Amino acid sequence: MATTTLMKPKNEYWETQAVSFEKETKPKENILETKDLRVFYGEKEALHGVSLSFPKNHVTALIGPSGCGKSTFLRSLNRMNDEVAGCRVKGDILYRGSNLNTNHADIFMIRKHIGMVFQKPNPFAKSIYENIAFGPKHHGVKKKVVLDQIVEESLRKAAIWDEVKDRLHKSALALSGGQQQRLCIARALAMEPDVLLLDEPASALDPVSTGKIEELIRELKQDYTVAIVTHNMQQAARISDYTAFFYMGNLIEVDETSVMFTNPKQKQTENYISGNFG
Ligand SMILES: Nc1ncnc2c1ncn2[C@@H]1O[C@H](COP(=O)(O)OP(=O)(O)OP(=O)(O)O)[C@@H](O)[C@H]1O
Repeated sequence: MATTTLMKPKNEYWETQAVSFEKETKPKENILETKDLRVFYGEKEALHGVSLSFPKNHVTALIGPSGCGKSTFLRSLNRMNDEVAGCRVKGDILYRGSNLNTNHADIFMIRKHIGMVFQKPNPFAKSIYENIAFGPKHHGVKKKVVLDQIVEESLRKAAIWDEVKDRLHKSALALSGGQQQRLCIARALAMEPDVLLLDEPASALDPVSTGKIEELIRELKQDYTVAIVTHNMQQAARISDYTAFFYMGNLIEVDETSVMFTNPKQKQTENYISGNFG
């Protein structure tokens, strides 16, 4: 069977990490794509066959009412649902043309390429430095000079370097909630992902911290492809290029964000975005 190299090393940090995945198809511009994705919790089908593409270097927002399946869908994209007892995922998850939803896919590498940040900031009870260096160390990066570089670059990209550069060896738990969340984004960036999955990353934060996260997301898309779950439609409108509306486990509509919020095609979408839902 034809295979393709999942990961093209971007620099010397990862030169030993290339792995092969079964080749299914070769999307031209969509770095990540699902086809007929179905997710079950026990016997209950929570997602009913979702096909959605994530264009490279764009932000795609996933919106919809509580319980519609946004987080379930997002967690499927880097196989995080494997950690949920009783959860099964059917269908294809194509990352750079390779199907991740197979028994032989390397979960460790998937999560390196497709990083995730959760709603509640969850730094490790370690120093700021160790939070960032932890992942690269586990992937075999040993030299201190290289780890120092990764730590600085990641914190700079996450727009928190200036705030923490003088206390890198102090506990991450002493940071504010907004700083902790940017630290968690830096921790994901330290793995040099292609894709960032953000599950309501600002919902636990104050407006100033939320503004910083939104600004950061707009900058990150220059280098990464971003999928973000948000309850906040203004936020989706501010930061995303595409918006996908979910309802009761179905993807109802996806379009450019400017179109979705001004001229949605489906009545359900219109009702949701105009607040006349239920
Ligand atoms: N671990 C689980 N076990 C069983 N059912 C679950 C589990 N997680 C989610 N579900 C169910 O799957 C459906 C989709 O839930 P999900 O959390 O993905 O929705 P959501 O759109 O992200 O909701 P919210 O916006 O409230 O976070 C819901 O009916 C939910 O009850």
